[in-house]
Amino acid sequence: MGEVDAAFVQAPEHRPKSSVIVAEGIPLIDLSPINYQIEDTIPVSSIQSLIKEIGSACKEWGFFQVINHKVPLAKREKIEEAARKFFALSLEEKLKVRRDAVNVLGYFEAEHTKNVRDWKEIYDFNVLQPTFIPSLVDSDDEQTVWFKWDNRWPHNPPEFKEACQEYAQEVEKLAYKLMELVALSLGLVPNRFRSYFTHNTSNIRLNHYPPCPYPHMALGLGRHKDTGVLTVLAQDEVGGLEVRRKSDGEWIRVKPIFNSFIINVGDMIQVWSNDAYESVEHRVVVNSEKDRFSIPFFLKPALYTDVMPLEELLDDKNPPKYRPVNWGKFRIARMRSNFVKSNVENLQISHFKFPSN
Ligand SMILES: O=C(O)CCC(=O)C(=O)O
Ligand SMILES: [Fe+2]
Repeated sequence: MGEVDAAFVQAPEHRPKSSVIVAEGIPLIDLSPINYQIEDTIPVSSIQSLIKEIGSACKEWGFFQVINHKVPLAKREKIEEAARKFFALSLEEKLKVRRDAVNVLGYFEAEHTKNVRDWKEIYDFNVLQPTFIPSLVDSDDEQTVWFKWDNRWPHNPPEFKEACQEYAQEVEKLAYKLMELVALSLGLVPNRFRSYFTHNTSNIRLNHYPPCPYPHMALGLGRHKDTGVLTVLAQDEVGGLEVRRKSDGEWIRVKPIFNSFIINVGDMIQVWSNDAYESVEHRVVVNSEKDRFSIPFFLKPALYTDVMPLEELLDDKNPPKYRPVNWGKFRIARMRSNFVKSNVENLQISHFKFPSN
């Protein structure tokens, strides 16, 4: 303990500050006004102010926290418990379900963000199994044939798979409900986004951030934007997630609130909304005493989806700012860069932007 491993060390400008800003954090939104039946259409008049709140949170922060979301607490506690038990297994046990260069799901302990190693271990599974991989992703680019998405379930704890699948179902419903609200807040029909998720590539990640002997030099997860559509994150009571405030670029700590979820906009909403809602940078700070666990659900479209600014939102004054982004290609390019240290910058959504005059 105490010896610093250079692989984890952040450049000085990216290290956490000793003073933490928590005051006036991301907006807290009460979802109780929505009638929570996934197939129901929402009576828009009764939720006008909720739609407004969602719209301003997406615009001003790209992040918000929700309560009264209807995801059963027991389901959340069950997966949290299963995650703790899984990460408590010996490394040898966990390595039995380690992801590799071909099958990219499972356990992984050596993730890098922007070429610096993260102080964490993770476990990934996809919500839809089998995951639909269209031939177009394989055909015209030799870089895309190398991967497989097969969930790898550990034998221990025995309830692990069930806990994961049950939770996935519930949190997915919440994500779709939130997408209806996002659509309404942009002036679109509520189900505007729904068809993109028929063959979705959504996944859930279990994160474990162990105590770190040099928390001022390393990060649990380096600064990044989520590439997908929308993230629904369950964080435990320890805290450590920081969001880059759009107004001044300061890192703001997100205060843990019992039984709430943190929601953030991903790169694909940024493109669909033509920058009305931006995907915002965030990172995770570690500490020297406590383990921290978090569980993000990443809502992601089908691999064949070409994401582009939505026509309904465009006019002469607001021309498209992006050329189409093929989700499969974008996703695969990003996946590759997570495995290997490389000197080239990760593919970013900004690379799809038309030059502005
Ligand atoms: O652990 C957290 O609070 C955030 C995790 C996160 O941002 C991610 O996995 O993309
Ligand atoms: Fe993230």
